[in-house]
Amino acid sequence: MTDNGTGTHGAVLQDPPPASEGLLAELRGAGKSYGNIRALHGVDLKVNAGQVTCVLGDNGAGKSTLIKIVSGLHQHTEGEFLVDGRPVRFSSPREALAKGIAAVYQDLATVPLMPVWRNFFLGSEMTRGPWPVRRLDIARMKKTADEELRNMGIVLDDLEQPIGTLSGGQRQCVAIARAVYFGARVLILDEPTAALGVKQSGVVLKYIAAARDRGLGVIFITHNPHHAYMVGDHFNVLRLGTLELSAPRSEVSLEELTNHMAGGAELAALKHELSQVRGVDTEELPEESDLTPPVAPSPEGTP
Ligand SMILES: Nc1ncnc2c1ncn2[C@@H]1O[C@H](COP(=O)(O)OP(=O)(O)OP(=O)(O)O)[C@@H](O)[C@H]1O
Repeated sequence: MTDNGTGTHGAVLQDPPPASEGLLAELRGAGKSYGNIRALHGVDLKVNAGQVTCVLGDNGAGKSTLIKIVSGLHQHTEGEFLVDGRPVRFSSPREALAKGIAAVYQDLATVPLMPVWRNFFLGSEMTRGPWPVRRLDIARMKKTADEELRNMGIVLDDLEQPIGTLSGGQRQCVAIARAVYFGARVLILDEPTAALGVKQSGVVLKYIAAARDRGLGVIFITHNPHHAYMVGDHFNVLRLGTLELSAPRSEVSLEELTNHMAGGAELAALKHELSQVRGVDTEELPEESDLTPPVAPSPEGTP
C-alpha cells in the first residue's frame, strides 16, 4: 500500500503513519461561526481506529460544517481539534490528507468516461522510467487497482469500463478503496447512501464495515438512523449546531436514535397546529407517545 510510485500532485502519503491504535482524532468543545452565524458550537467528538462514528442531523444541523473542519476545508473558531493527541489547524484538505484524514463526498471527483483503474489513480498516477522519458506505468496501476479493490471485497468485471457506467454504490466503494490505498486512517463519508436505493445502500454499508475492520476510523455522516445503526459504534446527533445526543451503541437503541432524528417534540407541536387547520387529517400523523424516546435503552442496542 505504500509503494505508490510517483504522485504527481504530492497529496499522497508517501510514508503513511503506522496503523494507529485507539484515538485518532478528537474535537473538544469545537465550533465554527461564519461571521455572525454560529453554525457549530461546543461539539465533542472522538474518532477511534476500527470504529464507525456516526454524525446524524437534519438539514442545517451543522454536519457539513463539522466535516469541513475535520477535512481541512474550514478552520474551527472555538474549541480544539486534535489529531494523534496534538492540536491542529489545517489550512487545506491536503494538510488533512497528509495526517491521514480523507473525505469521500457524494459528488465524487471522478472523470466518468475514464476507466475505473485510471480514476483510482487520478491525480496520483504511477510512473516509470527516469525523467525526461518518464511515462505512466499503466500495467502497475491496473494490477494495483485490481488488488486493492479485491482487498476491500470489491470485484468488478472489468477495470477498463468507464467509471461512469458503474452504479452510484459501486463508485462510492471505489472511492473508499482509493482513500484506503492512499493512506487514509480517518475516512469521512458524507451521506454516502443518500442517493442510493436499498440494495446499493447495503453494498456501501458493507464497505464501510470493511474499512472499519481494516482499522480505519470512519466518520459516517447521514440523515438515516437505520443506515447509521447498521454499522455505527458511536452516535452523535446534531441539532442547530450543537450535539443533542452523543452515545455509544450500548447506550442507545435504534428507536431512540430514530426519535431524536424525527424531532419528537417538534412533530407533536406541528400535529397540534395542523389539527387547527380544516382538511388536514392529523390521525395519519404519529402519536406523541410514539415519538417520545423510551426510558430504558434496549440491551446492548442490538439492531
Ligand atoms: N459559508 C457559510 N456562510 C454562512 N452560513 C453558513 C455557511 N455554511 C453554512 N452556514 C450555516 O450554518 C448552519 C449549518 O449548516 P451546515 O451546512 O453545516 O448544515 P448541514 O447539517 O450540513 O445541512 P445539510 O444537510 O442541509 O447540508 C446553517 O444554518 C447554514 O445556513
